[in-house]
Amino acid sequence: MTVACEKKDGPSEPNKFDNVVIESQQLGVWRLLVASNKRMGLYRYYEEFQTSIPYMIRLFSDVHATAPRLFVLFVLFRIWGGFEEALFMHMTTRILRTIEFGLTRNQPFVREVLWAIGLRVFCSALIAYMGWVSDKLLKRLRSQITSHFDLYLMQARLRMDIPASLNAENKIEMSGDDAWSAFEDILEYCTSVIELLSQIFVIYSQARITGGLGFVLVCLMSPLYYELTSQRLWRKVCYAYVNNDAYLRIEALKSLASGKFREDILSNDLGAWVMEQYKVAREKLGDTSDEHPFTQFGEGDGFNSPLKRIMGTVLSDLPMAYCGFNAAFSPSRFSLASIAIMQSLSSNLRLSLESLLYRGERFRKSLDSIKKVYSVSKIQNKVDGGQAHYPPSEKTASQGMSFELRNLSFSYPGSKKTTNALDSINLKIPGGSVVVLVGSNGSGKSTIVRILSRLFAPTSGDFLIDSRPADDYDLADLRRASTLLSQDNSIYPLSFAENIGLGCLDLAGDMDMIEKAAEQGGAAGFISKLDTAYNTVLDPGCGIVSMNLQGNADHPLQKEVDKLPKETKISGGETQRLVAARSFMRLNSGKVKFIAVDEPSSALDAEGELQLFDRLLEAREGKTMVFVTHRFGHLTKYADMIICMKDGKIEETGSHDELMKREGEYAKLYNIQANAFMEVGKRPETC
Ligand SMILES: Nc1ncnc2c1ncn2[C@@H]1O[C@H](COP(=O)(O)OP(=O)(O)OP(=O)(O)O)[C@@H](O)[C@H]1O
Repeated sequence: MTVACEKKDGPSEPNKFDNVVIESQQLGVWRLLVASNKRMGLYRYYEEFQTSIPYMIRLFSDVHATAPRLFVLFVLFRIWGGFEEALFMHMTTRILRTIEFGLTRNQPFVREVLWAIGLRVFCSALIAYMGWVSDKLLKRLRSQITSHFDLYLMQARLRMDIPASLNAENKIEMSGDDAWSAFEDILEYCTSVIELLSQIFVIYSQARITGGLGFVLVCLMSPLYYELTSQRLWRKVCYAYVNNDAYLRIEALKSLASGKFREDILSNDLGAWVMEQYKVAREKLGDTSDEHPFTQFGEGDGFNSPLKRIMGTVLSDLPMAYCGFNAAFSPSRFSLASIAIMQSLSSNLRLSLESLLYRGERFRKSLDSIKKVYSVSKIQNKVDGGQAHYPPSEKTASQGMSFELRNLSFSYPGSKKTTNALDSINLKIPGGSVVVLVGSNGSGKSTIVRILSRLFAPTSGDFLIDSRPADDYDLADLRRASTLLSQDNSIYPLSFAENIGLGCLDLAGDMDMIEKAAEQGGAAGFISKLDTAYNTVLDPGCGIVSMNLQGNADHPLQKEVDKLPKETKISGGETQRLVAARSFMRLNSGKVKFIAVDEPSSALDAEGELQLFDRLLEAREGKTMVFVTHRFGHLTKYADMIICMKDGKIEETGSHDELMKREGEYAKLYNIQANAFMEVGKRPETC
């Protein structure tokens, strides 16, 4: 069955999948779906190639700029590689002809044969040596090129802001290896072209008197026929799934007899029932094959008919038949050696053509991956930064960052919700104030914090920092002047010392500052109990790979493996303490003017949470603080302003007393928490 690929509505932009058709077939218990490209006209190939030329030039000049000498040598070796097969063919032919010459004259010809064999052996040795050098060059060039492109892609990832990264189209899935593979595939394709042309030249020169161009064409027919008619699964995008109910039931019943279900089945005495059901399902399945679908499809088989196979095999005998006919009609032009030579040349040529066609496919894919690699530099960020420095020179050390949100709305890029995450927010946060954001789940608290931290830009409305549009400020300056401590912060795969030190790059190596920050974050206690203390890396990621070691627990090599650094486990609360220590490191730098604290204490014990908030509040001098929390009882005492959110809007603002008097949303949330600690029966009624 064949179905055309779905097309989107709207103006038809050229889409690389326009050309795709999906074919499906049943293979035993499997349903296999294969996507194939409709055969493209030569002009489409040419067009595709033409649009890729600038990218290829860029790739080659980048590789050249990264390692100029290695690049030139590597390219020269690849060009040489293209002639190797033709050279071999020539040498082999020479030996056969020399032997034939001697045999027909019936004279000793040791010298000539030795000379021909010597030349051939020398060529083999030379080619082997060149191959060895080429492999060495390849390893060195590969490591330089992959690291160059890994760095390039890493820069692109780090440059991308959060909203841009939410766009699925901006997902960077490539690595430096892809760029290297593209470069290698292009070169290999060129090598294959040289290889084929040089072999055609050798065949043509050998076959001038015994068939010439006709023989070359006959040699090419079989591989061309295979290429045009066969379906090779490994080149295609495909997937298969089991759609046979009997087989699915058999698998389910088999799983009941093992693993996690066994205990249940035994205790409920269901063994006999499982066996009986299994037999029924097995009978239903009959002899339907459950072999792997890709094996069933088979190389060059699948959608093809047996006739095509027979044709392909017969065509591969054509060169032999061609020689035979020619010899029959004009025996003087042929000899046994010529026929043997032609047969061997034809199979070599066939292999080369097959390799060219295979590499052609990879060549096309590599053009696509180069385009992808280079297009990452075109990804547009959504949060713009300006030129103005922050903090402005007139701002004193004791002034925190102030904010103003005017009729500000925001919805997340790609969000399926019909309502905004923030809707028409009007809010002024004076510099140096302590603000507590409360509200039910999904009311928009974290989103406000993300806007204030410039992780996202508003969809509409105005956002001012220190009375100036936020876009005016240099983004790096704003990031240095603010810190966000949230439950989403994670521990980097680095040492604990670095994890804390990176809160302030300028002081990252200062152990006294790191220990102080660990103390403030409440992490010093558990770090000191680890034998590697601040040098601990949670997961050293040794990436152990082994062979035949599994299940050999007493093997001496296993003992060596046991000596390697192991993963350290810490609790959720300890993770939050470490992350908090990083924020204190940042606060201690003296440059921070705004702290956003978004539920960083969900896993902390009550004492740990109290300590964290107290220490943060101790550092409030010269900073604006915005806390998002569901457990706000302790914080509201210190809050200059409490903002209560509901459904993306500000429901009410004020001090604790004001809001309690209003008996609105805030009072309701507060009373729910307060009541939890009162004896049943003494609880006041909540609104
Ligand atoms: N990355 C995102 N992409 C799309 N929608 C999001 C994203 N993050 C949050 N939202 C949606 O935006 C709205 C506000 O979410 P936000 O995280 O700001 O709420 P919150 O008040 O902090 O909630 P909670 O108390 O559960 O942390 C919610 O409806 C949420 O589903």
